[in-house]
Amino acid sequence: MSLGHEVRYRVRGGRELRGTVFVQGAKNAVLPMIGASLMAAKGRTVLRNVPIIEDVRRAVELAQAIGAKAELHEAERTLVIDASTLTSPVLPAEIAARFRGSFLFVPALLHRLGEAVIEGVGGCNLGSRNLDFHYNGFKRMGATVTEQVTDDGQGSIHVKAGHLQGGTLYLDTPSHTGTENLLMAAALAHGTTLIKNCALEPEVLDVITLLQRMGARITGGGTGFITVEGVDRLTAVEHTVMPDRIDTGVLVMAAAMTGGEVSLVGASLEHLGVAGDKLEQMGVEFHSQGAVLQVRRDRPLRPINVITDEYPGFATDLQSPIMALSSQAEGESYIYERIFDGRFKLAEELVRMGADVEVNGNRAKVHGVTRLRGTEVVAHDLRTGSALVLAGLAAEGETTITSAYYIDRGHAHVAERLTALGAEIERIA
Ligand SMILES: CC(=O)N[C@H]1[C@@H](OP(=O)(O)OP(=O)(O)OC[C@H]2O[C@@H](n3ccc(=O)[nH]c3=O)[C@H](O)[C@@H]2O)O[C@H](CO)[C@@H](O)[C@@H]1O
Ligand SMILES: C=C(OP(=O)(O)O)C(=O)O
Repeated sequence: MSLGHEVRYRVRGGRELRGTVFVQGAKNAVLPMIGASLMAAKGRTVLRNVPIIEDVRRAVELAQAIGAKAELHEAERTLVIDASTLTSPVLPAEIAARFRGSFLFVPALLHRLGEAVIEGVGGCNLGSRNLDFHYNGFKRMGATVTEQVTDDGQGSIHVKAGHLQGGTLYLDTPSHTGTENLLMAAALAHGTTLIKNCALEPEVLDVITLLQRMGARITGGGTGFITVEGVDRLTAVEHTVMPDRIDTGVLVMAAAMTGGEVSLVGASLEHLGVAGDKLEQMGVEFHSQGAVLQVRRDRPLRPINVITDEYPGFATDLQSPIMALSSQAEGESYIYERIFDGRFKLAEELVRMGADVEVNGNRAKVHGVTRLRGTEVVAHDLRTGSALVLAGLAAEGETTITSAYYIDRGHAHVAERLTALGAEIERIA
């Protein structure tokens, strides 16, 4: 299968963005929801407002690879999953290693087939991305976790459990997918589970809502302590995926980058957490009208001080985009990345475009305003990619971003949506 590395985005900068744009459904909510839907032994789950992104396509392929019937109706943004036919516990590397959400299939495999063989877990390369909190939680519930080396020298992880047993679990830090995996493991376990130091992200709450609709008994969502009373079975239901707050943030910054006025349909300012406040400090004006968020920037951008943190702190997934935006602010901006130890690869690409960015460990200083010039740049991961699109919107001339695949992993219809706002951007194969 082609990785799609040859596909690029080409942006010609200098156009103000104006008009209306639709925010997609949340990547980081739909992926655990696909994992959750595999726990229903009967019936068909219907997920609506599904973002048409590469990670969802991979998740559908992975669900099919383990025996589920999964149909993605792209025009309707609807995914229908019948998991009654699960047959294989193996998450094959060629699909599983291409996205992070593959690991969210483990609880369903443990409950349905008694084991999961993980041949690979992907996701953005952001430095260390450990899974020890997940493994420790599964072990505390009675699972065994063993590492195996296959004949061809590749490693795989084997998680096995007769029937998971509820207990007291904790996360060393409030891991997003860690919370979701332990919740799903606890939902069908025997007895009661208490999970301490849970993630508070809105996507986690949306996943809890879906699980509750399926019949799970969960209390304490949105606090650091979640209690789950195990039930015997979960039912297939219908659910509409929440809007993507990172897609929202990137679109807000697109308007801010070029100076312009954009209405975001389906966006929630509240879900942006501190990122919304930081953007306001920079000079972005927000006006919420129900589920439509109007955004305007008609004054010079002010520099900013950002510290990434768990929700409601500044989302690490918006760190690269705000680095690009701060290159257009008048003065020095400071960025402190606290969640990942290798998330500053954007800096060298921005510098190639003319930005002035100094990186020192997990801190960066951006000196603005700099005049950005279009050139050929590399998307090292999903959000480096979206940040380079933002930089391209403000740059003189043409910016070519390779590979489009990373951007398409997490943002739907990028060229179409930005073109509708007046940008000059195309996806070239
Ligand atoms: C599919 C998905 O939802 N991805 C999101 C999820 O990733 P993901 O769930 O992988 O991120 P985590 O919240 O788990 O990771 C945060 C930090 O905790 C560390 N850690 C995590 C788990 C573990 O077992 N051991 C450990 O040490 C990681 O190395 C990292 O430094 O949350 C991140 C932080 O908001 C986002 O950037 C990703 O977009
Ligand atoms: C880091 C990200 O995603 P993932 O965890 O899927 O790699 C992201 O969405 O920016």
